[in-house]
Amino acid sequence: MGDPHPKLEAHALTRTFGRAAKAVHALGPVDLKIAPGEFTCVVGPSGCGKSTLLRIAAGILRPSGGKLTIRTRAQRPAAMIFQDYGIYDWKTVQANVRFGLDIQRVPREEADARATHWLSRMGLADFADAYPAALSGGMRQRVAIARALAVEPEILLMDEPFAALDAQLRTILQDELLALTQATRTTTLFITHSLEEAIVLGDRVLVMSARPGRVIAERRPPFTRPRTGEVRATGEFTALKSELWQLLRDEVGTEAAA
Ligand SMILES: Nc1ncnc2c1ncn2[C@@H]1O[C@H](COP(=O)(O)OP(=O)(O)OP(=O)(O)O)[C@@H](O)[C@H]1O
Repeated sequence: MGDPHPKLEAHALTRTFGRAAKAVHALGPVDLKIAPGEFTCVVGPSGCGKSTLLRIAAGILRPSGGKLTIRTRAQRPAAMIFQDYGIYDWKTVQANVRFGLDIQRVPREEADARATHWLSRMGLADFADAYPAALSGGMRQRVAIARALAVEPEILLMDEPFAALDAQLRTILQDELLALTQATRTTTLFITHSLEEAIVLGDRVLVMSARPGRVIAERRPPFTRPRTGEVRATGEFTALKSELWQLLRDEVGTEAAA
């Protein structure tokens, strides 16, 4: 039997920035449970608190109220991937991928072996000694993904990881991430502006309201796993996309009117 406990659980989570008259109520209250191995996508209007939620999950930001708990078994932390890749320009590709393992004090030889494994899995074996400046945007994002997965995180937190990429590359990386996460069954919280991305990748798509962001709807894309990017061509995909867009459009409208 699988682990019955949620991997990530948020209860009455809120976050406010600033004080008194200038306070911005950015998030919540949010209640959320993510099961082990589940891929959860979050969509919502701009500024509704999606990144705030992720930063709280990553432990970078404290909540103002409520609680967010991540249940991890070992010293395997949550790994985070950002839109701007978050890789270091002064380290080689290999050293970037090894970075999280170095922090965990994984012995050098093992760390190098794991970095090499993930680089080759992401099609970057030939670029191990290169510096990020020599790479395209898509390759830099692959480095960030390799670095995150090399630590074998129990939870993967992704904040619009493909937003800076062109449409074709974005589709390719979506399909790669889909195959990878289906193979590893890593519990993932994934934030995106793209409904397509959310439907292709997610076991669940959560729709957030305009700020302060709350979860106002939840849909489960009706595709069995393992699935491939071919689901994009189905009628169910199109129907769910327009349903989600309808929900989101109402919220974007609320925001614009406010
Ligand atoms: N450090 C901060 N100080 C003050 N306000 C902040 C801070 N971080 C976020 N905010 C505000 O909180 C709200 C939510 O921001 P957040 O970045 O979480 O939204 P988002 O949904 O991720 O936005 P987007 O989709 O545009 O990336 C916004 O109004 C933002 O201006």
